[in-house]
Amino acid sequence: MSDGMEVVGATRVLGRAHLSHLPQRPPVNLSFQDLSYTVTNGKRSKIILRSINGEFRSGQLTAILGPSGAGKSTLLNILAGYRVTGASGMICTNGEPRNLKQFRKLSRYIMQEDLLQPYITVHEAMLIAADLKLGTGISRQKKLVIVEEIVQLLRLSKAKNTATEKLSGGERKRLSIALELLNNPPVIFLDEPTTGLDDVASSTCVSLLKRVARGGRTVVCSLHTPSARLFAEFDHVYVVTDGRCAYQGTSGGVVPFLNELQLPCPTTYNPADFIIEVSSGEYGPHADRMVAAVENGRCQRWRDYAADEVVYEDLELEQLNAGGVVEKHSYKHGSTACEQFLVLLRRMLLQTVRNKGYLWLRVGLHLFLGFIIALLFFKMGYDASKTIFNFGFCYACIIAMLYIPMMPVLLAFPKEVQLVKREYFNRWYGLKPYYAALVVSRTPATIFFSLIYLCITYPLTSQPMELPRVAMFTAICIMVALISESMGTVISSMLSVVNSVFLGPALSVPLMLLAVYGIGYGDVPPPFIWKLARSCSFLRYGIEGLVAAIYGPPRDDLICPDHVDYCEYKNVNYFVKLMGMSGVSFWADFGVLTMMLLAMNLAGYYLLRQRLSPNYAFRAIKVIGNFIKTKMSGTYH
Ligand SMILES: Nc1ncnc2c1ncn2[C@@H]1O[C@H](COP(=O)(O)OP(=O)(O)OP(=O)(O)O)[C@@H](O)[C@H]1O
Repeated sequence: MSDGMEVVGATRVLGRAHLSHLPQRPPVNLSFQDLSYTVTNGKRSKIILRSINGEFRSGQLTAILGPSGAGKSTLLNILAGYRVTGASGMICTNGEPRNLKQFRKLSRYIMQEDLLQPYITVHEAMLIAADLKLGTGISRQKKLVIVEEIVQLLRLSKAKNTATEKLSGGERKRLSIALELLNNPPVIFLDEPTTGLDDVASSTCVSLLKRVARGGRTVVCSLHTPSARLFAEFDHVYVVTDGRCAYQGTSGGVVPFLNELQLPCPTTYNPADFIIEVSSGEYGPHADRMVAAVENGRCQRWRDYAADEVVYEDLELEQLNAGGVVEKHSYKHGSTACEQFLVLLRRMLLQTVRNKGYLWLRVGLHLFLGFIIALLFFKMGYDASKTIFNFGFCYACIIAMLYIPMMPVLLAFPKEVQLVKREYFNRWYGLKPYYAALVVSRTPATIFFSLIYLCITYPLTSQPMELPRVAMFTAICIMVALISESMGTVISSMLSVVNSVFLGPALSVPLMLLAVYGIGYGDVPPPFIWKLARSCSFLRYGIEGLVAAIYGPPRDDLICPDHVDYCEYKNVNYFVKLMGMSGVSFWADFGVLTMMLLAMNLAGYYLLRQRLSPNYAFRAIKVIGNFIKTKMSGTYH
């Protein structure tokens, strides 16, 4: 069938839960037996889940309920594969032991915080996600139809052209769900999707989730205290108390279940509130009886009590269980690494250009700093009585190129990491294309802003106006700026904003000191250890490169003003020798800076990868870090 015909066909089914143009996925039933989870902090360990059992079926909307701290989010995290260490027991998909790697490809996890890419509209966000998830194998026209289907299903049509940061809480939540629906995942986990929404928005959200589930998906969400109306919408309710299952069955089965335990729910009371209150011990120690009555989740007696009839639109479950359809189904990334790189680059550049306030701020900052530095070192470039001050100008340029590009990264990247975490976990793209796009997208802006600064300072401080020298000076400044930006990424890829903003400037101080260590002692080399330490500072190569650019041979003597009797540093070779830089070569410094830029980017990529999926060494470091933190704070977290 041609795309055009499919478009016409699709418009007829708009609004139905069945998303006609999406890749069809076989349904997946999820069950777990004797699931336990223990966290260890130092010598102490805490059991959070205690041998619980349960089954969440395809086509049904499941709610995990329970008092605060009961273990709902933990259960969701483990089932989604977001948390693995410390969990034991059996998790099965369609009756077979779960293959976590495979399961991650077919499930999506919508976390409590609605982290959305800023500066793009709902429609753009959907199209970008479609390009990433569906690839170029599907035509643009068909992607537009798919996006339209989902936008209508989640009632986002009115907000289609609204920027994501201006959406209401409910719209943000619905957009988070819409983005994950794009490649039709068979299993969807949602952590408290109604938190922060009013009654009407919560009810809309839950009925939409029910429609999504009816399309043959397994939808599981954790909830706090749903209203009675909301509670009745759920096909399946799973109550957790103190890490155990206190009820598993339909929402309609809650009252009869409690009646059987001689715990009648008052007629005016919301059954959801009542079962949570009873299980949390507000009416006496009944939790153990409830857990025993449902055999900690093994009992299926209440499963179909007054249940809605669920119609599966896709494959029959018997077919799935018999044929291993789920395993054979292809869940690869929809797009190639190159396509992902291009889409992500487009998204990042769009966001950079749209963030006008920040762009103007950066322009203003570079202009301000440029003029301040230009005034401080005004016309000192050829003045033989001010050669030392001109060296100070080179140092000021290096410091400006260190701090200005690094600080915004330290502030913004930790938040970006949270966003990447969600998108990466939900398999939107690979980390290599992401990181490559990040580096490439940032480079033009960094070069542009460095040029603004240099266009002001270089001529006003009367540096030599010879093209090769101008090019060399500019190249070194840009290299230092790019390395500083990458250093910001390295630091903030593993840390929170507060820690990044502390560590970045703190680490810069030794780098700045090492850059000028030994200067003034002529060609006498510093002790080996200091020479080695100095060679670790990219600022050292930066300053050497700038000196080589403006004072490198052949350069005539500087001009000694008439009112000055004697200019010691009139001869630049003598000055360069005194600075201990007589042997420096621009190309050697530029080469080292290039290597350092590469190394810094590789380090940033490696650390980000470890942040998103840590290897054993990094997990061990995290455990040790937590242990030290616990010991230092003297409390148990
Ligand atoms: N890494 C951890 N270290 C120590 N305790 C933890 C850790 N993770 C979870 N817990 C504890 O496990 C219990 C269950 O946490 P969880 O977040 O699953 O509860 P919840 O039912 O989702 O609660 P809420 O409804 O308040 O979000 C809580 O008491 C929490 O303090």
